[in-house]
Amino acid sequence: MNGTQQSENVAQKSCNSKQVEELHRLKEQIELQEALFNIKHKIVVLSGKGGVGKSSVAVNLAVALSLSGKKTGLLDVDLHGPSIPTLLGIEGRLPATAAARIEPVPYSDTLKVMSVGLLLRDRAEAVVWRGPAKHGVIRQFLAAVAWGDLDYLIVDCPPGTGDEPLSVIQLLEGAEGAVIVTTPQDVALTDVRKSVTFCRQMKLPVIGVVENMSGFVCPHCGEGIDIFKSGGGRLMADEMNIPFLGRIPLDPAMVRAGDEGEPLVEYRADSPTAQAFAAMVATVSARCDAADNAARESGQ
Ligand SMILES: Nc1ncnc2c1ncn2[C@@H]1O[C@H](COP(=O)(O)OP(=O)(O)OP(=O)(O)O)[C@@H](O)[C@H]1O
Repeated sequence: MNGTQQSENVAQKSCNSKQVEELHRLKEQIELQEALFNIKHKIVVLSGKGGVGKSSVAVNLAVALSLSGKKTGLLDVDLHGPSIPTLLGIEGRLPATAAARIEPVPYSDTLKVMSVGLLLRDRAEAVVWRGPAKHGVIRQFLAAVAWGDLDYLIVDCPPGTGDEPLSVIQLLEGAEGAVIVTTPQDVALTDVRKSVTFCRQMKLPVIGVVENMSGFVCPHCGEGIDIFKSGGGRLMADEMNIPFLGRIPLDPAMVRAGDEGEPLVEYRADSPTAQAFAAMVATVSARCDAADNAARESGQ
């Protein structure tokens, strides 16, 4: 074989491998689109800072929607610190697998859950993955989990604007938008501005911002105390021209509810904190209903 034939062969092989790669990419894209086709509204829950109560908001949002009869899925992509199984009291419930599909764990008839925490044998096990591996796992959580028909898929991301939220937003094409959770301190508000900018860069609409741990009512004297200040979330929302979804008070019952796996909106539905959640959920679902109506009117 002469030099020209050799280089033609090399070119042919690299062309074939590029085509194979492209076919593989297309196949993955089609699988993902098929898997997500029957999910009406996909909502991503984000926060700029850790520990602001993002997972608690995601859980109470998902449970409230499911209690209103909506078929709901809750996906925890906090791969390094999955807390959804604990907050729902479903730790140790292994997802079933059938025909290369993973069944999400049912919390109730209307709420299905998937989290890396449900796949770890030992709760103390550390997950050590870099960006590309995380992207692959999140893709599997969306494409290989048998979510079925859902009205809502709520996705709880780790704090910040790193690999996981980036992958989720890239993979969830056409998502309804993001609910951003903050607390009233200036440090949290500075970080939440970054989350809003991140959503704008990723062209993900912001459904609104929730100010969590906002004010505390003393159970003994009934006096309101703004431990972490309050009102900064609304000011920030106004300044950045995004909807404000409401204030959730700092409530010791939230900590107990989380530790005991008994979501407040279900187990203490009459409490002022659960009522504050209910108001937030009503605003989120009204927005999704409006999107449904608009789609119906435009014949989509
Ligand atoms: N409104 C509230 N009042 C009192 N405690 C709360 C409130 N919201 C959340 N918490 C508590 O704060 C702790 C952290 O909450 P959570 O895990 O939801 O935060 P997160 O922002 O998701 O954290 P991470 O950064 O680890 O993902 C939990 O113990 C939870 O019960």
